[in-house]
Amino acid sequence: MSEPTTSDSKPCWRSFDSSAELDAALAAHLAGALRADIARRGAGSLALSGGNTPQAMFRALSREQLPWTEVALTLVDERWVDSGHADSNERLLRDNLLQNAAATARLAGLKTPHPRATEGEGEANARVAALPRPFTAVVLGMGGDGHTASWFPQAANLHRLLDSRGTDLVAATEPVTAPHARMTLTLPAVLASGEIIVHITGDEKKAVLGEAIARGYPIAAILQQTQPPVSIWWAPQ
Ligand SMILES: O=C(O)[C@H](O)[C@@H](O)[C@H](O)[C@H](O)COP(=O)(O)O
Repeated sequence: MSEPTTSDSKPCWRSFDSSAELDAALAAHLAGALRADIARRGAGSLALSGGNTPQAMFRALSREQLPWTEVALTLVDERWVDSGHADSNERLLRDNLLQNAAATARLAGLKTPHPRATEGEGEANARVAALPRPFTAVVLGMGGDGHTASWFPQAANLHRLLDSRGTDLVAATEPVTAPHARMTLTLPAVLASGEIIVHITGDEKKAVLGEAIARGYPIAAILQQTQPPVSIWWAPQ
């Protein structure tokens, strides 16, 4: 594993030889951060992304021994589908993380019973507002188009999602280039965290990340931050 490089203005890179090594290290890192937060303030919280990349890491994290009853989990974003749907990020979290030692953690999902995501904004905001915050950590994924969370380049309300002075913790959005309306944390909600971790694999995503700031991809909103600390955890596919 190469050593991370850091500077005041650039995120720290953590590069691993394999996804298995990355998953084990990230699970251990998050468990350590949760233990420290629980010792400090009696509670820990994580906002986690869906997608394919984090699933094995979730399974590793589920086996970490810590006071999971003091841990609250939520999602960085959710697709507007029922919680049993194959595309549900809540289902993904329940199947992979809320297992083993982590079965007693509390999950505050972003999907409400409302037919439209826009109608669920109030309830989803209230759920996130009730969590122990700042989050212990936020773990972001990234798509090949440079979207992170559900901040899609073509979304009509992208400016609202990325408004650093906005007061909403979550907002509904139509991704345009991907299925399902979404509920997503906003930029200020993601930034209210002890740290932000970008978890990606493969050379293609590494290249996208390299272009992100120059091309104005939504993930640039994270890469340009210095507070909280941002780290990029990467391994080849
Ligand atoms: O769509 C979601 O639910 C996500 O939260 C999204 O932002 C995801 O992290 C990326 O699309 C990467 O997805 P993959 O890991 O499947 O490439």
